[in-house]
Amino acid sequence: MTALSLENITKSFGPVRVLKDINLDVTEGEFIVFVGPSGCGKSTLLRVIAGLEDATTGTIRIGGRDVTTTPPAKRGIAMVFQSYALYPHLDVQGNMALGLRQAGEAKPVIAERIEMAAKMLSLEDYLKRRPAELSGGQRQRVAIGRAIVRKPELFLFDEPLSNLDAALRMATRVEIARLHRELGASMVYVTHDQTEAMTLADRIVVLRDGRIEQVGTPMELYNDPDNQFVAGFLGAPSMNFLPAGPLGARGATLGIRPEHLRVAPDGALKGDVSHVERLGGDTNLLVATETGDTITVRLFGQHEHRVGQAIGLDYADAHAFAFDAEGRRLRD
Ligand SMILES: Nc1ncnc2c1ncn2[C@@H]1O[C@H](COP(=O)(O)OP(=O)(O)OP(=O)(O)O)[C@@H](O)[C@H]1O
Repeated sequence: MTALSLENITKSFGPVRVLKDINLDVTEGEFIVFVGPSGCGKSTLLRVIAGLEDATTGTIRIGGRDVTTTPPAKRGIAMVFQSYALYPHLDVQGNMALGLRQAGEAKPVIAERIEMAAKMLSLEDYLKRRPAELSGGQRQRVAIGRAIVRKPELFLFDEPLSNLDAALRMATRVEIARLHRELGASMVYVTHDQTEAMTLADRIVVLRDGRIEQVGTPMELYNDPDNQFVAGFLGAPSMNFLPAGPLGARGATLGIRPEHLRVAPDGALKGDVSHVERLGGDTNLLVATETGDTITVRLFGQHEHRVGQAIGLDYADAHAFAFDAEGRRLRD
């Protein structure tokens, strides 16, 4: 069944169109991630789904029900924000219970759901603490717990990990993936972090300037992008783009991912190493080419390359992407 369906959604703030003809179906149990550059409309789209903003035109269905004009509390959603949005005067238990109390749930039901959520999120020892007595990661777990206890049809996450440091981000990311597996719930998640998008999503929706550029599994988008924007957006370091003509390649632009270049003295590309990044497991080289471009090369393991060293690079044709002058992918 379709958990969420967006049909021809547009959203304008005054004269500014922020969302342009968005169409998307989310299957039950699916984890969908919206990514795109700052200002592309990710948060606005999530807020339109939640009912915190009205769509200017279009239809929103959740679990088959038209909720386009339904208030947020009646949409069957629970939202987790970057800012946690916890009540400071309530303890963890009180924060998790509040929505259920307001919905008139019976006390034993509330207690049972809090126990389940606290167990899933390892919060059992913190139920009597107030938000100020918790770490950032624990606060975010409470915010997630508050969403879980409501048993929503659809979870909405707006950059929930942005306030956490790198180690905690990773740990919480793994937690969210586990929760998704255990709950089997439908989730829509906004982030500008492509690692989160790649690791959490069943399908990624890449947005740009209020439009959907491409929808697909992480590996579909990575291996088979429809255009130069998607190709450049996913992958770190990002794909190299070079003028195709001088290399005798097809189209206007040649795209090669850094990990698909190999050092070869008589390779098609020649230049000088301009910078070396030794990451331990990988080595990144920046190479200034004879044609004035800079290419990033990602080598597995540790290498002895030096700045200033002349270098040749090669790639397999199967790993070369061709784009036309408008950035559209040219497929064979
Ligand atoms: N209430 C508002 N009134 C006017 N313009 C708004 C409003 N909310 C958002 N916008 C504009 O809509 C566009 C999309 O904003 P949105 O917050 O959805 O982007 P985003 O992709 O989530 O960006 P970020 O990654 O920076 O959070 C931006 O240009 C923003 O300035």
